[in-house]
Parts: sequence; C-alpha cells; structure tokens
Amino acid sequence: MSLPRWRLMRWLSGCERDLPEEVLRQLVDGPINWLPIVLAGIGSALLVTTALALESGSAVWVQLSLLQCVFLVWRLELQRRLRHDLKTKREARVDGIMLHQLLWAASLGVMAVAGLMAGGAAATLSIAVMLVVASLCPALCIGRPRLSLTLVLLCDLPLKLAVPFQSEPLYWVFILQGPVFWLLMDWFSRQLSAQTEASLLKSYRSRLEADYDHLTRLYSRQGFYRAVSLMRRRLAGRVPVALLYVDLDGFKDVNDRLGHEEGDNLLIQVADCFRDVLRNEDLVARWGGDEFLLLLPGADEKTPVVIAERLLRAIREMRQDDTRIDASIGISRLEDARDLKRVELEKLIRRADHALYRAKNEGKGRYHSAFEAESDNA
Ligand SMILES: Nc1nc2c(ncn2[C@@H]2O[C@H](COP(=O)(O)OP(=O)(O)OP(=O)(O)O)[C@@H](O)[C@H]2O)c(=O)[nH]1
Repeated sequence: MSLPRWRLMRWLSGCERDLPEEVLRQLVDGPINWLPIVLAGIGSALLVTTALALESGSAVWVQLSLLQCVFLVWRLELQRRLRHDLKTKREARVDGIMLHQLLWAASLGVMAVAGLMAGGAAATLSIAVMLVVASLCPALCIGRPRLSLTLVLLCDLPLKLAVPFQSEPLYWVFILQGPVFWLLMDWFSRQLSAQTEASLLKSYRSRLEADYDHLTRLYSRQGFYRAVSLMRRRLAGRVPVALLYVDLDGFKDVNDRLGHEEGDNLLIQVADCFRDVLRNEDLVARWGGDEFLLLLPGADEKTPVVIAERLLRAIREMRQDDTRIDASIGISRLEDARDLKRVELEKLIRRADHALYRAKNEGKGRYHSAFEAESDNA
C-alpha cells in the first residue's frame, strides 16, 4: 500500500514523522484496512439498521439501512480496485479507503443519534454498535493516533451533542463521560502506536544491518538476493541483464605491506569507484573479502564490456605508493531479467565466476565474458 497523497490523509496518517518510508507504509497498511474486519463492522451496522427498519417501518431506519448498503458496496468496489492496482502497478492508493473510513464512522454517529431519539431497543443496539467500533479504533488504527482519535470523535461526538436535548437527568453522565472516553482512547492509541513504531523500527534497522556490508555499505549477500528479487518483481517487460564478478588482484599484498586498515580503506575506495562508474539502478554487492558482484539491468551485449574496461582503468588509478592493485572480472548475461529467480541467479553468478577464473588464469588484470568463446584482454 502506498502512502496517502491527499494532505488531510497524510496528516491523519502522520506521514511527516521522521520514520523510514518502509515503516510508514507498514503503519498505513494496518488492520483497519483488512476487509474481514471492515465487513464485520459494516455487517453489524447493516443488521441493526435493517432489523429496526423492519420492526418500526420508520423511514429514518430504512434510509440508514440503505446508507450502510452503500458503504458496503463502495468498500467492495475499493477492494476490487485495490487488488487490480496491486496486480498491475504493484502499488495501491489508500486515500479512497481512508475517506470511506471517515464517512462510515460519521454514519455510525448519526445511527447512534437516531437510536437515542427512538429510545428502547433501538437506542441500546445502535449505541452498542457505535461504542464497540469507537473502542476498537486505537487497535485498528495502530500507528496512526490522529486517525484513531478522528474516527472516535466522528463515531461518538454526534451522540454526545444530542444528549443535552434529552429530558433524562442522566445526560450529565453522558456529557462527562465523553471527554474522559476520548482522552482515554487517545492515550491508548498513542501507547499502542509508540510500541508498534519502536518494534517496526527495530526490525527495519536489523534488516538494514543484515542487508548491507558494514565496511563498504554495499549490499551483503542477503541484501543482494533481496534487492534482485525486488527488482525482478518490478519489471514490467523483458529486460536483459549483465553480471560482473569482480575480484581484486594482489589485495593480500596490500594487507601484508600496508596493514589491514589500509586494506579496509582500499575496499571502501573500490566501493566508491563502483558507485561513480555505475548507474543508480545497478545493484552492487560485496560478495566476499575482495570480491564484488555488479548486476546491470538493461545492459546490452556491449555495455558490460565497456563497464568492465572503465572499472579496470579506475581501479588501476587507485594504486597508492608502489603498491600495485588491479582487478579481474568475469561477465555473464541473461536475456530476460524476469527469469532471475534464485536458482537462475545462482547459475548466472556461477557462470560469471567461471569467467573470472579464466581471466585470473590468463594473467589477471583483465575481463572475460562467459558468453564469448574468446578471452578479452583489457
Ligand atoms: N583489509 C581487509 N582484508 C580482507 C577483508 N576481508 C578479506 N580480506 C583479505 O583479503 C585477501 C583476499 O585473498 P585473495 O583474494 O587470495 O588475495 P589476492 O592477493 O587478491 O589474490 P588474487 O585474487 O589471486 O590476486 C585475504 O588476505 C583476506 O585476509 C577485509 O574486510 N579487510
């Protein structure tokens, strides 16, 4: 589910909070959007209003019952569009669903007022349904306390405003209970939200930690597999892809001569060099000590060779003092990146690894393409 775009919905969802977008998206995609819960709520209101319409024959209850039917059909249509958008665009907007939630909550407020005016069983049933929904708002809107309080107020405020017009002396209880109920619901919602936010942030950070190499901030193996899978699922059509398996030559010598710290600095420089040479959509991972994988989506047959030459030049320019550093590169290609499921990706990596082995055997400081019979010397 994507973040809301309308200003009001963004404010109600707290989108200005200093949280990663991934965490905000998880909070926006909370239980209040889950269809079975929504159907249970609308179903209860529909049942009560229909039963009261049949029993009393009153036009008010008939209209309120029809209104619930409209909310049911509207929500089912939103669900159909949501599924369609998720399938075709991999994204679905939440604004329409939020508008539905706000208006439905207001309809429960109106239903409770109608019940209060009618008295007897109508009051008991309609106020009970409204109060159950209002009490569930903090849990349903977990992570979105503003939305929760707004829904509580839309459900409950009309009833509280109607109470003073009743002749019962008990109305003071209603008037005093209102603010206490709203404040408690708001407090409950903020507590739940703070806990949820903290645990989502924690799992987000630990995943980030596992997905990136701590030294170079390139992808780790796990992060690379995850990023490739995400890329593959976002592809709309056929796109070729190239993989470059880069292994530094003589890196052990750098460590031995200049020390491990200088070796680390050199690895960081190599990572920066990849970032300079490659495009944003290319995926780069540190595969092992001085080994790197570079995945280039959209690369035609010539591109990986051009990139390999550029990389070899840039890495050679990094040589410091009399310490020689160079690299060997193995290249493999696949015609359709949509085929890059885990097994295919591993095959592609193996092919690039074999090509790298050839480049090393042929004297290092060069690239070799797995899709070409002849070795290419840079
Ligand atoms: N500084 C540093 N060194 C590392 C790190 N991880 C692995 N290494 C070292 O990197 C070296 C990699 O070994 P090799 O690939 O055999 O070394 P090489 O000299 O590049 O050998 P060739 O690839 O055959 O040219 C080993 O000496 C590891 O100890 C690291 O995070 N930092």
